[in-house]
Amino acid sequence: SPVLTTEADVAQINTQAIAENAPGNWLSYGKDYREQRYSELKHINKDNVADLGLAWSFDTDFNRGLEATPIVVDGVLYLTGNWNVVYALDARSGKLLWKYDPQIPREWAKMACCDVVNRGVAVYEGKVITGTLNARLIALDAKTGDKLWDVSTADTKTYPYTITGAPRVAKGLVFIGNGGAEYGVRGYVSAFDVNTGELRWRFYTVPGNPADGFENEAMAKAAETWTGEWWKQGGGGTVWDSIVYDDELDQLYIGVGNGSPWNQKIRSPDGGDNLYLSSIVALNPETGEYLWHYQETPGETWDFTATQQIMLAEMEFEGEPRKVIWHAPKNGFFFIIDRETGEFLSAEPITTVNWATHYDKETGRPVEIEAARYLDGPHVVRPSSMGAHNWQAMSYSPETGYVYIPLIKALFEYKDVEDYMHHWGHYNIGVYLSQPSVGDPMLAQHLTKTLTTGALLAWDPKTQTAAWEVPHKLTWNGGTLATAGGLVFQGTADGKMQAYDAQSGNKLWQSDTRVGVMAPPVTYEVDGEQFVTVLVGWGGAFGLIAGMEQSTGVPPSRVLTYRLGGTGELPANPEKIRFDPPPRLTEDEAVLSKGRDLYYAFCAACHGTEVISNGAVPDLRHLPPVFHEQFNAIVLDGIMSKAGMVGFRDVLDEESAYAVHAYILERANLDLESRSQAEWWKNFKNWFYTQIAKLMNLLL
Ligand SMILES: O=C(O)c1cc(C(=O)O)c2c(n1)C(=O)C(=O)c1cc(C(=O)O)[nH]c1-2
Ligand SMILES: [Ca+2]
Repeated sequence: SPVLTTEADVAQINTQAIAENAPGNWLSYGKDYREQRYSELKHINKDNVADLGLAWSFDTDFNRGLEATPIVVDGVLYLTGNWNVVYALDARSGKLLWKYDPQIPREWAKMACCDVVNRGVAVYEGKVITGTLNARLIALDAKTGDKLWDVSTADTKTYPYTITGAPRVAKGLVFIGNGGAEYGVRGYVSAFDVNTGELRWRFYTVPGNPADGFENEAMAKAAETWTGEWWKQGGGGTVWDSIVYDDELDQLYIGVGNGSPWNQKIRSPDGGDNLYLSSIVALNPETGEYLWHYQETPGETWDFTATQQIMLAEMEFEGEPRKVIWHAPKNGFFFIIDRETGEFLSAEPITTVNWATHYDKETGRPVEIEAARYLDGPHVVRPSSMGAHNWQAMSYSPETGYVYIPLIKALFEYKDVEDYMHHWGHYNIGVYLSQPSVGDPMLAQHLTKTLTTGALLAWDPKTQTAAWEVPHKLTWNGGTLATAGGLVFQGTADGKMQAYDAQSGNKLWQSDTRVGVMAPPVTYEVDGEQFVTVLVGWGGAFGLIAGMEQSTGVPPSRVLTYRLGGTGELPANPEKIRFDPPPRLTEDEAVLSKGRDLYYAFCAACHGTEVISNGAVPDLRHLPPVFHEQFNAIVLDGIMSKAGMVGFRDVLDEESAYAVHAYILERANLDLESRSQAEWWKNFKNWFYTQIAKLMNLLL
């Protein structure tokens, strides 16, 4: 097995090393415990960044979305790809040092709300620690990739828990939460001994059944803010992304997720704040004991998670120096919270927000727009469940004073589900999510497309205003990295790796990545040379559901590393293969409409809205004929479950499967017909609908 020169150094990564944050390495998810993602390296800077080029690329084994932040220790990159495969690569060459594959059963893909993704590993005292989709926590030997311990973090037979987040480590403890609040689970965060994998403590984020007794005082308090029999469906509150250790104050902060089901009326029928959903909670890192909380979205009902990156900072606020948290959760506001006490200091909107007008300065509560709760009819909500900001990390430059946010501009119509039924192991959100229902489906599609965009936003927390904003044509772009070279790096959904002037937002460099980018870049130094690395491969929540057609086949998802003077090139993407569909099954509107509803309930989260997949998951409009011949065997009996496509007989019968198939073939034939239309006519229609959509933007 390959010999690393850094054996001793990997062994020395501990709480102090991470807190000290030496500039040449990238030792923790957000670089250091403060998670500012700022590097002091400046060999690559404004003056020479135009000279940046590809040093090497590494093909991972799959072509789904990549989200990981690599951990870099003296010339070695540790990262995760799809299906929780862990890779150790030589940072100079991209050479594979070792690989560990936990062999995740592909059937478990259905339990992952948002792609078979993972946000990375933690490295501590010679170990690489990783969480898996089937909710295991595994420690590997950093030198060899050999497994040291492997523990279950959740009872996945009873509840479909998953892990997509990167573990964090401090004081000899590994902290990890879980995902699953779209399915019906009760969220919690756990601490395990880094040497043995032994469970040390667990903190639930929402109360369980009062009849079983509450685990602690915090749960008893929380229960007073829930109504009905909330525990029956878990309640939600998963801690699926941000967990931050504050080495200055010796506190652990967790970002708590949405309610389960989303629709509060179903979950907690007489309302209530539903603590600790959509909150930042501070815990004692050694015991898991509750210290304080601040709830960002009381009575959450839109999938407005507070799981987004928690960034620690200091600032002067109204003349006083404060230790603060900067936070841009899904709900569209930028929060400043005192991290000693949890006191609310400020919240201002970073984009178009139509569910609340502002936050009350005295109470720290949002002033809501009543219709936004969709109790009296459907409502188009901005921002949507995709967030104004999601897990794609933001960064901060102490030189400019700006926080660089990958901003999402998106909207969904939320509609109450009257006849809600819980289905184990499926989406249980209690909401019909769709494009705005504006009568004409073509217009709805254009409206969504026109209003769903993105931006790189430079936000100034001192003034709580935007310093500048660079628009991106598409949404769901990559996380950001700020450096002392006066640069901000970001990859985009349309496959460009870019560098901007951190002060002005001028674009200074870009390079083609051949596939969309979601992951945040990192930078580090080896043998005196600075490198920038980013994982490329599009997917995740929006990538799967978005319904965006790619013009080529999808290449392997990759690790790309850039250096000054690099001249590497990526091969052209594979050709796209489209099979023409068989004829329509029926033109019966009732069948097609039923098929559409079922498709949205059980298929769209992976195969894309309107049956348009972004490519990595099969586009159902272009399947080879044999898939249509075997439709029921695949969709009901699950003959392809070893590839991740499980059978849905638990929720679909033959008649339902027929309706879904009919709807898919309707869309496939529409696509075939539209492809044979004249270009000028397609362009005209496009232009016409886009103009109307722009006008409608003003109304929403
Ligand atoms: O409520 C949850 O448990 C949960 C889990 C996850 C996840 O684990 O990836 C996501 C979300 N929610 C979510 O709301 C969301 O927007 C999201 C995006 C992504 C992604 O990886 O692209 N994951 C998740
Ligand atoms: Ca969620």
